[in-house]
Amino acid sequence: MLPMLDWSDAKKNRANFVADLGKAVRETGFFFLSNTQVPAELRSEVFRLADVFFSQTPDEKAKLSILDTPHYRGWAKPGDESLDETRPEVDTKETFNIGYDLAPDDPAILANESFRGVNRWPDIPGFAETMLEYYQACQAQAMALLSVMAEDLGLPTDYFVSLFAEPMSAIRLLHYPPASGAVNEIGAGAHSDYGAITLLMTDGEPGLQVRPRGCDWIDVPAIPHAYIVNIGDCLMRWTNDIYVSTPHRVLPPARQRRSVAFFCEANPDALVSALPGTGEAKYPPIRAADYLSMRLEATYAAKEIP
Ligand SMILES: O=C(O)CCC(=O)C(=O)O
Ligand SMILES: [Fe+2]
Repeated sequence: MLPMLDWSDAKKNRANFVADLGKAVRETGFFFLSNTQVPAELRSEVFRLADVFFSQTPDEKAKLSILDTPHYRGWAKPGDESLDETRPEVDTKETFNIGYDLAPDDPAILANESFRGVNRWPDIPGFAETMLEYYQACQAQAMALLSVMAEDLGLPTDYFVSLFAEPMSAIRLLHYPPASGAVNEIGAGAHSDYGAITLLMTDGEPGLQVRPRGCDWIDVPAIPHAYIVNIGDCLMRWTNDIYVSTPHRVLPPARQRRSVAFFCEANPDALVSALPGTGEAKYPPIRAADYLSMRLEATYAAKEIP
């Protein structure tokens, strides 16, 4: 069972909360978080609109194909992405990605900066507004968690604030069809996340498994209203491996399954180098955008379909 943390303790019982979170991110890299600051109505509206999007025809969805843009925004059909680059299985999931929102004439877009692009929106009433509200709410929750982590690491509480002020964070809506029984089928291949912190909500349908160090795969139960939070590889590197990112995967579900991931990522030009107090650096410094590009390019590289 993954550690269970209650966000209301972050104010009420700060010292214990910092200690419990510090232990969870060092040992498991995954934990449940209940009573978050993300409103329940907003979460249900995100799921409702995701269903509306995914229920469109493939032709309609393909108008927003993620493969048409260099900024990782839009729809990825089953097979476009492979989260486990080492295996022949092709992921059965379809996804829709939304990034940091900028106007088309933003100077960063005009300068062709990496990860700076416009979001691509389906013609569904309320979709863009709701997703952008959800983006802000998750970013704020993730920043609040990063301030707890800063405290845990002996850094100033606001250490990460400027480093995540114009983030590369993304919302990813996911839809898994029911298992077809075919060989070489996986919902989402084994992987660890690429960024700093992931906030995941699921619809309760089983399938997610994690493999903490030294353990076999374990099923992650759905706890109503609790987020599943995990550390990504970039934060693991940044903490000089003090925090751990943990492999996870999604088995083909018995019934269709929906989930929504929010990947909290640093600013493109944030320098990821061993944080003060974490000992001799194990990795050379790298720009957060270069690290993320390297990981995403491998994910979208075409696989030979077996
Ligand atoms: O759908 C899930 O429960 C997990 C998805 C996931 O791990 C990912 O998108 O990185
Ligand atoms: Fe993941």
